[in-house]
Amino acid sequence: MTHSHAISALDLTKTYTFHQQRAGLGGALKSLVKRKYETRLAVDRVSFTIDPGEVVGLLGPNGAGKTTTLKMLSGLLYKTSGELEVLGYTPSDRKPDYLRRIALVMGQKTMLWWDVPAMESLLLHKEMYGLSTPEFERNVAELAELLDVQDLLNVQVRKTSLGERMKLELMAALVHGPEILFLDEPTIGLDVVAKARVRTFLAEVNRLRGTTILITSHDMDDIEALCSRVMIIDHGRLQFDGALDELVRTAQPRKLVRATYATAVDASRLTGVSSVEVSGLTVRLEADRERTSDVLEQLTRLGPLVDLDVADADVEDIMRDLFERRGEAS
Ligand SMILES: Nc1ncnc2c1ncn2[C@@H]1O[C@H](COP(=O)(O)OP(=O)(O)OP(=O)(O)O)[C@@H](O)[C@H]1O
Repeated sequence: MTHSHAISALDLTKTYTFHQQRAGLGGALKSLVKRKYETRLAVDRVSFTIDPGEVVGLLGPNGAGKTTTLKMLSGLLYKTSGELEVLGYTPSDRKPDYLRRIALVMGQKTMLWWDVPAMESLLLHKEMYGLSTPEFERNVAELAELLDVQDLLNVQVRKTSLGERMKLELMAALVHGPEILFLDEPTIGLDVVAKARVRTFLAEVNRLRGTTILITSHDMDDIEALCSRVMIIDHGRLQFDGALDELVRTAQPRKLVRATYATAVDASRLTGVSSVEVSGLTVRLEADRERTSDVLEQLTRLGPLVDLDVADADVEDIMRDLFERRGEAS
């Protein structure tokens, strides 16, 4: 493997082996005597490379293997098999030099101490990562300004709101200037405004510092705002790796069309369309991507048009379609 990639994974695989507890007290006692082990293939021969400075979205339904992948990349979990190299290191060695160059933020976990101000945690990170005072101060100033948290650094963390805490969390993750940022659901539970702030901040960090970002999110707005490339993982397998708009094109053959007329029209005359819905003077329908121009022509002939709108389906719907179709097929 070459070192020009920030991340390179070849047939990366993780199998969890766990001990199945039997139900009830009797079951618990039996489990002690005769342990029953089960295995679960969480990540299944996944291969990809990510270049420095890329922002990549890791998508998939619940239990697909996204968190497991991020944990292997950040060295929290050993891989079961395959090859994995991040910045030239084997992540699970957890060499201090490696840990200095990466960061992992998990939306539901905190690395801040609750009972003291965030600044205390930042100072701890300064010691842990051996940052010089000028470097630390420069980073703190830059991040605090980008995140607009200057006034929060000396407030006890437990007194901050969820959105404020996520900003402080990102600050703690980035204060040592990592080259790669692993983000697991960074906007989970945040309100719309806080989500947008986090997105803008991440885009800025990528732009200003060239930080490579690998992000999982259930919020498609996060992905659309940040990632030009997405990887889709389902049942541990990598199902798609490419441009977000390519995904939209390949996975979503339909266009959503909405036409509003000045007078009532008879939509039953339309051909080659599906999911036709008429409400008042507005007609909504879906058209095959290749047939869009024909459908638009029919719509203009149908009556006096006031408004016409053609859109791709939401990426979230596309995902749903994709996984439902796969589910039916298997
Ligand atoms: N410690 C563990 N022991 C056993 N099985 C596990 C463990 N952690 C995860 N799994 C299983 O491995 C599979 C992948 O889990 P993972 O958390 O990576 O999925 P995910 O894509 O991050 O899901 P979500 O979107 O729900 O967070 C799931 O079937 C999960 O139940």
